[in-house]
Amino acid sequence: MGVSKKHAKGRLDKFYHMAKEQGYRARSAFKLIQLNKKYAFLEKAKVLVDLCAAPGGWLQVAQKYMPKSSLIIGLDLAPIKPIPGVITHVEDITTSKCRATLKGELKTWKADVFLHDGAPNVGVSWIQDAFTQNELVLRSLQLASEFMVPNGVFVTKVFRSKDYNKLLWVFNQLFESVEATKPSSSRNVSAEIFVVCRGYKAPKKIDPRLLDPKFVFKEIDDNAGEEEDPKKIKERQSAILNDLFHPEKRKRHRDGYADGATMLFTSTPVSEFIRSSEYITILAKNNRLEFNNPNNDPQIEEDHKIIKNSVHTTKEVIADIADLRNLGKKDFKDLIRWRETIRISMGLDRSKEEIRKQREAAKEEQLKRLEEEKNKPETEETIAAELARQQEELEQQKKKEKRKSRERKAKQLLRLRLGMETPMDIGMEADMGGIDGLQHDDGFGDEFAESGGSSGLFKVDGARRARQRVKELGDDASSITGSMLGKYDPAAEEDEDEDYEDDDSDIDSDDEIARKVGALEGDLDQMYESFTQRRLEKDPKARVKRKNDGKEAFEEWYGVEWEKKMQGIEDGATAKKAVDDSSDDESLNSDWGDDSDTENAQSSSRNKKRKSRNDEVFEDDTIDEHDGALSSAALSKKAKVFFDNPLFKMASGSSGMFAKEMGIEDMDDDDEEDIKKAAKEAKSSKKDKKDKKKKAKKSKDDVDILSDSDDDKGNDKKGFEVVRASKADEDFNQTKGNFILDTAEKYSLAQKLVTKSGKRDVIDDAFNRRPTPWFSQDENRHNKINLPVTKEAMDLMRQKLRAMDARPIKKVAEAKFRQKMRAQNRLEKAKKKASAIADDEDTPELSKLKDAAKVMSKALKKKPKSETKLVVARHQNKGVKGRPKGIKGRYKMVDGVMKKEMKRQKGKDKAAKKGKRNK
Ligand SMILES: C[S@@+](CC[C@H](N)C(=O)[O-])C[C@H]1O[C@@H](n2cnc3c(N)ncnc32)[C@H](O)[C@@H]1O
Repeated sequence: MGVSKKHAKGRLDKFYHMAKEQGYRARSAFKLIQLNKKYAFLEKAKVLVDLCAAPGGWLQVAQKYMPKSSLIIGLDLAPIKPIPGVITHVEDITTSKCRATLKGELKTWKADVFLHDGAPNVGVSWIQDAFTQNELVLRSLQLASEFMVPNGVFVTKVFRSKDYNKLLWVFNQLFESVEATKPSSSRNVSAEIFVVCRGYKAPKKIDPRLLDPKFVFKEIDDNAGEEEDPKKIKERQSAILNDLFHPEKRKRHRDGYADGATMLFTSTPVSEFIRSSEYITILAKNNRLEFNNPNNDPQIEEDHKIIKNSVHTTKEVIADIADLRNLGKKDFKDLIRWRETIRISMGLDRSKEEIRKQREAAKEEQLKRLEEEKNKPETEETIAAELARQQEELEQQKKKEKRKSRERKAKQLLRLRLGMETPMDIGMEADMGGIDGLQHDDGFGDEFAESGGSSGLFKVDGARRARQRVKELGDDASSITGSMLGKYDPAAEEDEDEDYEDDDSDIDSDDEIARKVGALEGDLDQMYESFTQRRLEKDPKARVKRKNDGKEAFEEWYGVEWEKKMQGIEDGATAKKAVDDSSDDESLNSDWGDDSDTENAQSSSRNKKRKSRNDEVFEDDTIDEHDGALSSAALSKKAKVFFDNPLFKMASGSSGMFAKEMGIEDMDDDDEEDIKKAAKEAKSSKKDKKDKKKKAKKSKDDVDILSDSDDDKGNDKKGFEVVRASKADEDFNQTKGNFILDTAEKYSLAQKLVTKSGKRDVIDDAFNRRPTPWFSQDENRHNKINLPVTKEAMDLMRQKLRAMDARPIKKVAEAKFRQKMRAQNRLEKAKKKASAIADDEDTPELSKLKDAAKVMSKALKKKPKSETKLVVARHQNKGVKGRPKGIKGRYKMVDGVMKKEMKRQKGKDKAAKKGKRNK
């Protein structure tokens, strides 16, 4: 089957060794042995046909267990090495040529047993891939039904999938008894199962539809027009996508393959891809799109003409649709764009120009109407109509906003779930300033958040809004769960369609089209990212590399010493933080790292957990108020470590204070007084929350948390409402005593923080500005330095390698040396003997010479190799490991067949030699 040893997982198992020991060509031989043990069909059979028989394991078993002089025929696409007493042919079992060959071999006979262990040769050739496993089963059944005796036995391998039951149904029509079984030699991870059909009914006429894959798999599939359960469709579609984006998981479908999702060749007409709203699924599910028209549908014919003749259908597009499995993300995007353009040219969608014209016409009409209405005398009716119209407009506006916010939420939730974003990141992104969001959880409190500084280091508005948003998302989670996968969820899609219908005008706008394409691209990005993330998580090398990268990056920033200190700080963090952290990590890992079969079942419970976790994280405002530390749940780990730095606690109090500590006064005493005053005011204001909130709202636009900008001075001091500033003061006072600029890092960081631009740089550097993961991956893969290599250097290296190749390997050299030594020893001994003969005075000279020459020639002669004894693995030698009893010298374990073959070969060699001599 062309599977390399290196990649054949678990190939070297018990059955592999047993097969080797017993001289079977494939471990699969034991599957037939075990099946035969259970059903005993081989001993009684006289004629057997094995379809898809290469390399011949089953044929060997059949030859061994069937009575002598039985007729055994093996057919396969691949040639089968000869087996005594077995006829083999290279044939494709799906062709009529194969049928003719079989007929020619059987003549008037019919087979007692038909075996089929076929599996499509994945990736060998498209034509071979074209027949799915279950189609192969039907083809073999077709041959069996023609060439099998009544009451015959048909044994076949089947992959459990949705077609499995349909196949069983067909078997039951033709056989008395149908039993499915999985021999222990069949790996558990494999979805294969063996069906033993006994008692062939041999009907006089078989309805051809019963053996027609198109009919069997389609007709029953459609359940006579009954609609399939949408849940099932959804499951199947997610399985397909899963398979597309998780090739590493494909082998784990223990309960059977999702149909069409595995290894087999599938194609769809291009027209369907263009017209269908499930075009993403089509891209995911198929190996290629074709300009074929299996049912000669005139509509498809017409579509294909238009598509082929379109200028947009470039060579690249043709190449892309011919091999979808090899496309990258960009190619998929290009295909989606191509689809959009083709749809417009086919009049299925409207072009931008058309939409613009239509909108302009509508506007003009509206203006006209307004003009007319203006000129009309105002009556009560006209006023009422105008009011109604305005009301309607308002409602439409609301709907539009609602829909947009829903989409935004869904996108964010999706990003959250993919682990691409921590809840904090939403705040960061939403409000540009990443740190803006952090301070809210850093003990500055709600009041301050309410006041919402417009700019500066510790703007809190982002965090508040982010939290609010995620809270909303959490509330809506249940409704969004489905819509997140809406593209693959027909039910959800319907809902969405309804929404779109509501506000037709919006959909038709340019923005809407851009939004649709953008959303698709976004989804593709996300799918790709989650795919690469999972692949990285699976790849142990990448994991180690990532770990090291992370560490390196950290050390680059803070130095190793700093890391140790941070570790200490982290260790001392509150238990609550630890719990939050671990739960966050867990969510990331478990969400995307778990590839168990129960994944689907677990995912829903995980979603629930996640939702409740999100709620917990963002509803509990008070979590970190006590210790003033950043909320670990809300921060990414890196950011957490960064902001846990005591320097930042200082800075969060006031950069001015920090400067003071450094001896660089940047804030005058009055300012400090003002802050204290404001802090007192804020404390007292805590008593009356309502009042305070009102104040906060009033000063919302004026407040800047730190007086680090010149604008602050001119601002209304009330605008500070700096309740948390006083808390920051306290924090500062608490940390002040402990704070020493004792490392170069702290010192340089402190220096940076006293200038505006330096501070901005620190903040900027805290963001993760890495390009997208796929970009860096591509960079790493392709951006390699090309060192100059001269031709001379290459030639030199080649020569060196050749010289090295020419040298004998160590073992051979050693063996040769040993041989030489032995020959030398023999010669020495012979010389001694010869000299002893020469010294003998009693012997005449001539005999002495003769004897000495004899001794010398004997020494120079090569010793004949001791012959290898062949030991047949039979009787007491069966299954023996190591040297069998009573065997000395060189030996080789063989089975009876091999021994006979070798003897025959020897005979042939001898005869050939003789023939040569006689000539
Ligand atoms: C699992 S192997 C069979 C192993 C065999 N039973 C043995 O014990 O050695 C599956 C075989 O199916 C063959 N095959 C796949 N499609 C075929 C086709 N259309 N016609 C003939 N053989 C096919 C492959 O060439 C492959 O050798």
